[in-house]
Amino acid sequence: MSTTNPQPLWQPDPEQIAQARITEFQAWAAAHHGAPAEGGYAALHRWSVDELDTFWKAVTEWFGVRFSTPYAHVLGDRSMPGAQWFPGATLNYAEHALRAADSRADEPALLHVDETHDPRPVTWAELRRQVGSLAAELRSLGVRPGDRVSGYLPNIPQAVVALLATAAVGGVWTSCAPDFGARSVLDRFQQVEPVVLFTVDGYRYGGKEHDRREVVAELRRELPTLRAVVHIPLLGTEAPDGALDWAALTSADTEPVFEQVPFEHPLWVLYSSGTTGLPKAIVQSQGGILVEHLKQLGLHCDLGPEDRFFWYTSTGWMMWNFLVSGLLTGTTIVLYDGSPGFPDTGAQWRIAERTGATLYGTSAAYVMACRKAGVHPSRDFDLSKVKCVATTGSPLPPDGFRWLHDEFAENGAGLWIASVSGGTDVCSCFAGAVPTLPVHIGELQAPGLGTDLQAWDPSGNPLVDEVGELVVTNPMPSMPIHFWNDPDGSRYHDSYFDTYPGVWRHGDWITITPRGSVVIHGRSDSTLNRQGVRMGSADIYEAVERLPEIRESLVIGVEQPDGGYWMPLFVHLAPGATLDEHLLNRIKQTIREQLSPRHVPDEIIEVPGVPHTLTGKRIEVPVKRLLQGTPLDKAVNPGSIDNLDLLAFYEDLARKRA
Ligand SMILES: CC(=O)CC(=O)O
Repeated sequence: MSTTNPQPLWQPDPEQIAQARITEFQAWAAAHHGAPAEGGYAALHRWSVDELDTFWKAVTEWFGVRFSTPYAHVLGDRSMPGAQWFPGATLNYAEHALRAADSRADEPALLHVDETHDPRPVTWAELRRQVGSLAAELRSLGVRPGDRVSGYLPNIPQAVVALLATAAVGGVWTSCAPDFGARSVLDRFQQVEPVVLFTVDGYRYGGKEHDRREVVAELRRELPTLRAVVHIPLLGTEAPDGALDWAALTSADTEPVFEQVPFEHPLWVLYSSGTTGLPKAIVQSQGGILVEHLKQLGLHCDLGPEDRFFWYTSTGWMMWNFLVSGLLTGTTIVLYDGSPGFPDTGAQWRIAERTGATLYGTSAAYVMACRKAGVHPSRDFDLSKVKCVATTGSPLPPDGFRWLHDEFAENGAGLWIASVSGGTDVCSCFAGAVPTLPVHIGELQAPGLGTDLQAWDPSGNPLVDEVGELVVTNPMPSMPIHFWNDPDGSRYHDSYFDTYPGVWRHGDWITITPRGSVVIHGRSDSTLNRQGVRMGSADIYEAVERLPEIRESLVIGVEQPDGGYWMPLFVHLAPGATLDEHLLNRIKQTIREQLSPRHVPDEIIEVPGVPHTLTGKRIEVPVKRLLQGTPLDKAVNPGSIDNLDLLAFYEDLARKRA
C-alpha cells in the first residue's frame, strides 16, 4: 500500500510548538544529555531509541522521579523478554500520583461525573487523605506487598482511591467493570487469587439501575482467598453479612505511608481478551508504568497541572489505568461512570464541556457514531478548552478524521486529532500523539519516544510504505514483567516473541509511512475489538454453548470499509433444534447476562458446522479473512483444516455480502 495525504489536516503553529512540553524536554535533554537540539521530533525519537539508557535516565530526571534507593544502571539485561529496568532502585507509584497534594491541596484531582453530567470534585488533599486512611486499613487487614487486591467497580473515585491505596501498600491491583458477568470476573480473578475485593452493590447505566448483589455473592463464594470484602453502596444498599463498609475504611485522617518497592515490583494485573483460552494475566511494574506513563502523558499528551484529562473508559480496560496515571503529571482527571451515549449520542461532548477537558479521549467507534447520528460537537457545546481529541480502541477511519476536523473548523477552531495505538500488553501506546507534529488523515503522528517501532515482513526485514507486522525491537519499561501463573515464562514468550526471537511482535498490521507516521490496519490475529473494547471469543463460546440447542459456535469481528465493525455469531445447532425467535432471544439474553451487553453479536447465523485446525482449534482468522473478501486458497492452508467442505458456506456468505 502506498500512503497518500501529502497535505496535513492540521499542524501546530510555531507558538504551540514552542510551548509544548516535549520541546522544552528536547532543549533540556540536549543541554544535559547530548540529545539533538535540532531536527525536531524525528531527531529526538532517533536519539531516544539509539541512546535508550540515556533517554530513560533523562525522563526520570525531567519528571523528578523520586528513587528512595538509587539505581545501579538504567537497563541491566536488555534482552527481550526479561529486560531489567533500573536494578537496585526503589520507589512508589502512588507517592508520585499524589505529589500535587503538597502544592495544590484544594484544587480538584478528580472530577466525578455520573449520568446527570454534573462534575463533582475530589481535591488533591481529600484524595490523599482517603488513600492514607485506606492504605492503613489494608495493612491492618494483613495486606502485604505482593498481595492481590481486586475491584469490581465502575469508574468512580473509590476505584482510584482503592488502586492508589493498594499501590501505596505494595499490593497488586486488579479490576473488572461491573457489567462483566460472574464467569468473566472469575476467569480473571481466580487466576490471581485476591485477598481483598472492593465491590459496588450495582451501577447505573443508560438511566437504569443494575443490581449486582447476586454476582457479588457468587464472587465471594468462588474466591476462597478473600480475607475481606469492602462494600461500596452505589445503589444505597446495606453491606452484606461479613462485608466491610467503604466509609468506615476511608474516614481517618491518616498520612499515607508509601511502601518503597523495587522498580520492577508488580503494580497491577491487566487481562488480555482470552481469545484462545483463559485471559492472560499481564503483570506490569510500579516503576515501569511510572516512567512510561510520565513520558506518554507528560510529553506525548502534553499534560500538566493546568490540564483536565477525560477519557471515556471503564475499569475493565487499560485506558482506565492510563487515565488514573494522569495524576502523575498533576493533571485533574475526569471519571465518567455511565453510558457513553446517555441520554443522547452527544453525551461525551457534554461531559468534555462541563468538565473543561483539555484532552478528551474516546473510542474511534464513538466518533463514527456521532458522525452518523449528526452530532455537532463544536456547534452545540463549548469545547473551547479542548486542545486535543484522542481516539483508540481501533484505528480512526479517514472519515472520522475529516469529520472531527470539519466540525471544529466550522466554528473557527483548529483541532489536534491524536489517533493512538498500543494496548493492554504495555498499558500504553506504541504510536500516537506528538504535539509538535502535523496530523495527516488516517495516520498516527509518529512512534513514541523510546519505542523502536517497525513494520516487518515475515523474514524480519523492515518495511516502509508497505504493510507489515507491528514489532518493537527494544524493551519498553511497561512491557509485562511476567504473566501470572506462568512460572517458566513460556506463555509470555509465546505471546510476543515466537515469531521473531528477541523482538516484540504485537499482532497488528501496520504501515510506517515515508514521513514517519504510522497507519494501523487492524489485528493480525483474531481478537474481537468492538467499540474499542477487546473481547475474547472464548467467553462467548462458553456462555452460548451452555445452551443445549447449540452444538458449537464461532464468533468473529470484521472491520468494515466505512469504519464500522460487524460481529456475527455462527451457530451450529444440536439435532432437532431450530433457530427461531425464541432461541435467538435466549442466545442474546445469555450473552448479555453472563458477559455484558457489549458481547451481544450483530447477527446470529446458523451454519452447517464449524471448521477447526487439525488440533481442534476453531479457525477464526481464516473465516474472518474469507468474509473480508480474501479468496479461499489465500485465506486458509487447506492442509490445516479438519473439514474443508464447511468453508464453502462462509465463502458463499462472503460473496453474498460483497
Ligand atoms: C492504547 C490502546 O491501544 C488501547 C487499546 O486499543 O486497547
